[in-house]
Amino acid sequence: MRVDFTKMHGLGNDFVVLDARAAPLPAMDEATARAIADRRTGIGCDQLILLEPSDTADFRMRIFNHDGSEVEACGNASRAVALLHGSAARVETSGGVIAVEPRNGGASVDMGEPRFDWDAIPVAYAMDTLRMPVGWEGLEAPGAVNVGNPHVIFFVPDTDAIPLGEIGPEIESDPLFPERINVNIATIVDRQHIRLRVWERGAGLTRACGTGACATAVHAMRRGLVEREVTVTLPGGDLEIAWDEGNRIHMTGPATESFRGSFEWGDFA
Ligand SMILES: N[C@H](CCC[C@H](N)C(=O)O)C(=O)O
Repeated sequence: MRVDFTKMHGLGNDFVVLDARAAPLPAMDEATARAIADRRTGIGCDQLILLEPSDTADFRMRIFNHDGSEVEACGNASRAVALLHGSAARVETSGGVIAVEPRNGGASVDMGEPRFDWDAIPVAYAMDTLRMPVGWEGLEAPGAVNVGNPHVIFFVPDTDAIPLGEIGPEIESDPLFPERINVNIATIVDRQHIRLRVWERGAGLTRACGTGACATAVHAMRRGLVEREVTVTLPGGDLEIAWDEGNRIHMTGPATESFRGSFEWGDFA
């Protein structure tokens, strides 16, 4: 079966988007997602995005990480899908229904409400027992936020000085996080600006993580470190994050269509 795809990215966090809303595709599984995402033998992407019909929203967005794991949310892909769809839409994800709206060559997304309670992250026991990486003993204990998907956030003096490629995998799979976790290393520049690097669950170092920007921003806001509208600067560029009085997170930023192509389903399944 010949399948069309659209290659997209949000600040360099890249996606292969398959659209099964008008006509079904064969069932997607972890192995097929991993094969498509492989950067040498597949098409290559951080996440594979599969659009399907929905009974509860305008359509459904399924998200598969580079390692094949299916997850609840993807901020950058939400903006890419808004661009592809071409108009405002409510999108069902396994992390909840989000609202997307194309805007100025990108999109704005209502990501819903953050959850801070430990069993919603989830974490297996009280956060202050996370085994801090060697040499980090002096830093304050991290925070954890669920914005559809789980995030741990460390505030450090200089995010660029942290060997995130080394410690990311260790924290991602720490037994404290039964579902693994996305690892955010942030520096507060001032009350309107955060610098952030992310080791993503199931994908590793990415140029940007939209949900990581949301989680880090609301954690900093909750701690009174920044205003309730901030710019988050990631290696791939800037996102604008706001946490409104109704407890909903809004993310605004660019989205890009790189190219389109097609492949034989049997090549990867
Ligand atoms: N790695 C994430 C999913 C992709 C999130 C990221 N690409 C974004 O833009 O939010 C997880 O396993 O929860």
